Amino acid sequence: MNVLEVANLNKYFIEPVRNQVLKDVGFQVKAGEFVAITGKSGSGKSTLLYLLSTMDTDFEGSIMINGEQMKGKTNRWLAAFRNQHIGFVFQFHYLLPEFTSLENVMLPARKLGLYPKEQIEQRALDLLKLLDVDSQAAKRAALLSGGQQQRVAIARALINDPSIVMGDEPTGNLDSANSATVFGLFKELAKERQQTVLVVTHDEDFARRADRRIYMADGQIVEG
Ligand SMILES: Nc1ncnc2c1ncn2[C@@H]1O[C@H](COP(=O)(O)OP(=O)(O)OP(=O)(O)O)[C@@H](O)[C@H]1O
Repeated sequence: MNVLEVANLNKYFIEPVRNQVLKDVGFQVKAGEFVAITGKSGSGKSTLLYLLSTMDTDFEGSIMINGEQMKGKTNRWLAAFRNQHIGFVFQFHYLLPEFTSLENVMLPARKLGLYPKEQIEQRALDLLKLLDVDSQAAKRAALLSGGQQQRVAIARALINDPSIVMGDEPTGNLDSANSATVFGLFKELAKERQQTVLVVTHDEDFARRADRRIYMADGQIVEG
């Protein structure tokens, strides 16, 4: 089953001059695939990922996620869809600094409102443990190290059991040991939970070990 189907995707920026940044991009990704998106700086990787994550809605073409068309949906609809189906890990985590690690992880699930608080809390603690950061659960996010914050952010991205996990340089500010942990976790999500993982990365080692690599150049997919 295809979790993601992209067809004839074009993206333009109009400032400072009209610039076509994505050119007729098309590809499909199956459930449980672990895909690395690579390419030179400026080739359009982040632009593509922001469109796929539904955070940028200004595009031409078609983006289907879990059989739903993203084009033409309201922001409210997209926010609810995103919260349930997509986990997103940024290079810089964007945790809420005044909330504890545990509260940060629980937040998307509280918003979704499908499970009682106790159950959400247990799942959040399990995820923090999986990422080896459970000892920091009660600490305010602002007080954690960069690597710890990133691991909490990954736990937060996974709390609603999304069918797709997207990352923009998710290991960009981690040391090699933490990067290896994150890579191993993504691999496990894909293999054991059939979650699709889509990661933009400059890390050659990371890209080589993914199931599949999509290589971008000048706004087009040239390989993968
Ligand atoms: N908000 C914007 N307005 C105008 N142009 C933009 C905007 N964001 C990105 N661009 C341009 O779009 C092109 C693709 O940028 P993008 O960030 O997607 O590249 P990238 O492959 O992710 O690069 P990097 O590896 O350096 O992060 C670049 O030429 C960039 O200057």
